[in-house]
Amino acid sequence: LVLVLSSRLLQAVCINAVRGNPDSVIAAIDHFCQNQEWAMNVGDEKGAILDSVVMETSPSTVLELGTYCGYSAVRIMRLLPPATRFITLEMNPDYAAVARQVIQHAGLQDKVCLVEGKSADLIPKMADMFGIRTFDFVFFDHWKDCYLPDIRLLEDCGLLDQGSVVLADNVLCPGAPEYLDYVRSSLRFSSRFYRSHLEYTRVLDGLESRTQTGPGSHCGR
Ligand SMILES: O=C(NC/C=C/[C@H]1OC[C@H](O)[C@@H]1O)c1cc([N+](=O)[O-])cc(O)c1O
Ligand SMILES: [Mg+2]
Repeated sequence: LVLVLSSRLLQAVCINAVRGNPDSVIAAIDHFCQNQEWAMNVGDEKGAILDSVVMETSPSTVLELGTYCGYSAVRIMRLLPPATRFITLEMNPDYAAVARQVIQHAGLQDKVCLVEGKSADLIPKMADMFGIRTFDFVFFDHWKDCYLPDIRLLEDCGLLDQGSVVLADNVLCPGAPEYLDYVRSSLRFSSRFYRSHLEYTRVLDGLESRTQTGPGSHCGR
């Protein structure tokens, strides 16, 4: 049976991870990507930074753009209480199908709402579909040229408010230069760069967090 990479990653989780144990799912994926085949999960090094920002923010509402195989969804939701609202968007149905099984293997299926579709289409529907007014924490890990339009869309929809944290993966590699310029340019936000490496490699990469200091854009006009 010829398997695509995401299916081989899922197979490694089913074989090596303990059902209901999120840490073993994370370890199984990292081991697979370090020793068998590279895949674009945020990985263990940047994952530890993601963990620290999530714990520091202790968000009640979380949005993730770019589920891929569910690795960061498992990382984020293993740290947060069941009452947390977590929504993750994935436009590729094959990745979404793998992610659902990875998240289920971790025992987190009741805490994760995975929605298939394009972020540009779904972000304006967040309030209506989920009754969510603002997101306390947003993780960007989808198409890099969508980072800038999508953070603008989140602001225009009033989904970010004072204290909201937006954390973006891959700001150096593959890179999101226009996004970096934007988040580092405005006085209404404080931004911070976390130097790291591209997952499972020694290539330089990093995460950029942006915290809204002033009131939400919809009422700060
Ligand atoms: O494109 C990347 N991620 C975006 C994934 C994009 C989309 O591919 C199809 C699916 O809809 C998924 O959401 C990426 C690429 C590399 N890379 O080294 O090429 C490393 C990373 O951490 C990445 O997140
Ligand atoms: Mg990434």
